[in-house]
Amino acid sequence: MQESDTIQPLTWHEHIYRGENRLRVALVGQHNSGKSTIFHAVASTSYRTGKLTGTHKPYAECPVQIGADEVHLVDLPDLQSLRDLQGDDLEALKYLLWGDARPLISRHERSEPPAPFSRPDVLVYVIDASSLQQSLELALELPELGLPVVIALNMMDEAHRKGVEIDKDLLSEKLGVPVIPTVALKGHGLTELFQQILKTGRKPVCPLPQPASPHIQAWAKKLHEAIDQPEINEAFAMPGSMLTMNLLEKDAYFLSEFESHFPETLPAIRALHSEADKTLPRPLTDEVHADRHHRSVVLFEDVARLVHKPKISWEDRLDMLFLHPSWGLIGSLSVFAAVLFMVFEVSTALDAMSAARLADMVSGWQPDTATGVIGRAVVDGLIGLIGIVVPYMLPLVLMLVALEESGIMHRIAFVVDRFFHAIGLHGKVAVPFLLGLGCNVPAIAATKGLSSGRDRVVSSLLITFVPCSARSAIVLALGAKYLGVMGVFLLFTLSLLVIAILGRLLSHRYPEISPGMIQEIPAYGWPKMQPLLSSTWSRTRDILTIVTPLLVGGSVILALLQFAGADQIINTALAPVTVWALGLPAVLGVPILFGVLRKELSLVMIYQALGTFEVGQVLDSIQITTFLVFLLFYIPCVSTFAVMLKVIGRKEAFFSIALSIGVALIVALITRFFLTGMHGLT
Ligand SMILES: Nc1nc2c(ncn2[C@@H]2O[C@H](COP(=O)(O)OP(=O)(O)OP(=O)(O)O)[C@@H](O)[C@H]2O)c(=O)[nH]1
Ligand SMILES: [Mg+2]
Repeated sequence: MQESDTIQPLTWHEHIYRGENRLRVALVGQHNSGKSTIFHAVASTSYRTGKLTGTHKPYAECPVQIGADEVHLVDLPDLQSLRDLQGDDLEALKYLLWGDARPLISRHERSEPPAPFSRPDVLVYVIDASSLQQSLELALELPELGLPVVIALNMMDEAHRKGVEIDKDLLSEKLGVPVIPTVALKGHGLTELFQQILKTGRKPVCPLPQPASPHIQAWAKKLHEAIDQPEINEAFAMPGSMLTMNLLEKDAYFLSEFESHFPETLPAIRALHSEADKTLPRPLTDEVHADRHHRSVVLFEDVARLVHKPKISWEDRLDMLFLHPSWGLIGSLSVFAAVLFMVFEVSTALDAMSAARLADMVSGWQPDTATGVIGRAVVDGLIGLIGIVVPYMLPLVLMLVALEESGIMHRIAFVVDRFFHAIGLHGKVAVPFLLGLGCNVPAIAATKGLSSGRDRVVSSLLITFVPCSARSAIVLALGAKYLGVMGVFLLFTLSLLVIAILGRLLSHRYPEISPGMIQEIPAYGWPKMQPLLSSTWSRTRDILTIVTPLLVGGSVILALLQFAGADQIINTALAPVTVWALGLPAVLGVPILFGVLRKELSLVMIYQALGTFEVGQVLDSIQITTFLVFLLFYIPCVSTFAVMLKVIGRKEAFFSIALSIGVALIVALITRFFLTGMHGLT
């Protein structure tokens, strides 16, 4: 995600909703209209659930960040109507009316208020656009609650498929509320929806209740006059027009409360009911129902029309691939395959043409003076740099930027969001994780685009466990030869497992839950050359300045150590790890240490240290597995460390080193003892 996408222009004279000041927004609507889908599309990784007092159906609640503002979003159980409700539905209505307070008429019911939080500031009425007609009756009723309403005209894709065309502007004008079309399942329209919610919250205007037909209005007016008394208004603490309509429709709950609290007024109401029943062509309740139904049908006919053969655009077709709840995974997997192809075909070829060729050219230079050794080490460091930048960083960052510019990346992030939620992260980290398969350096750099500091740290820490192409190369070279396809597969599965477990553990270390976010789904577009190149350059430029000195410096130090004959010392110093813990020959100490420069160096050095290309003659399969497991997880290379210093700071970068060494040791030890145990059994 580009920074420009997350930063909203701020106007400071406007009220900012944050912390305790958050706007409370409730999602209401009929069963299966998409309330929970909207909620989960923007929810944070962890949200609160509970039950409204005396109900069985759960609500969910969490803060959501919208630019500089935050709202408290509440996903409520379904609500079919405001009239004649019973059981859970009635309790939901009580929450909408009274929030965390009990008015006089409801004090006797239970000690706890309807909900532990206040009544909403803004109502979002989620409508299934593909069956608009059924939703319009409630749309006519909702304004009676006296709350600002925004309509989310959801399932527009379904409506389109069924050939239902809706004039949303006319609908908005007729109902007096803003109407935003959405496809919650694909994240379309959610940004606009939440911007509108904020706008409505800032200038709250409650829509006027839709007037009933004149013959009903006349009775409503009479009834209103009978009950319009200050003590009644105070006791019910609800808009007078709603109480009037509820009593007119003989709503059981409100009538019974009226009976127990204002028995002296009840006879007047009853008299009015029977008079109306006699005068009107049908009983009053039926007449009011029929009138509302009629008005909703007229409204539907005004705003909607059926078209035959709806046109499906190529964007819709692409969205089926990228945003469909199950097909969408195929789209993401194909991008995953493209990244792998990039790494194993393009990057390897580029590497062979650039860094590998340069390394070949200098391989004959074997200096025997300290200055020569330093010179050679500097050259090695620079070649290492070219080996990271040319084959991996530039193509991968270029690909990342192209994915962002085309709008594909936002879709992948949207689809895989719920998987990442399981390890406490947001879907936006998906693409950095993918890039990590090529090289951890651009992957960690890409986490800079995440707006939450906590997510940046946690995903950077986890990305170091994604096997980059250098590590995969060693696993493939040694594993495929000595452990077989199954062995290699298990090693990669182990990486996935370690990342998942660590993700959960790290959630405890960084318990702060970042608020939910709206994932913007921009329109598709061809990436343009100029922004593509400049964006790629601006992302690689500052990494270069920080990676270069560390890579060259590290290379010089290690070369000097080797020149001074410190190999022996290094091997002895590392013996507790190599020999005691991992059960490997001491000579593997140097390759392990040098691996921090660039992991593929390890492979060459393993051959040198063991004195043979036939590793299987020196190490048994348990040793090879243990060694590979250790190599997979231990310290990220020095370039990764450098980029971490820049992205997550020194403290976390050092923590990452400690974490990777710790994890590598623990997992390698477990592997070793597990395999030895298995071996003993057979
Ligand atoms: N095609 C399509 N399906 C959607 C859309 N939004 C939600 N759905 C699907 O509609 C179904 C119901 O969605 P939910 O979000 O569970 O509906 P709800 O309003 O929370 O339902 P209740 O909690 O039972 O009231 C799910 O299968 C969603 O995947 C949409 O925009 N388009
Ligand atoms: Mg739901």
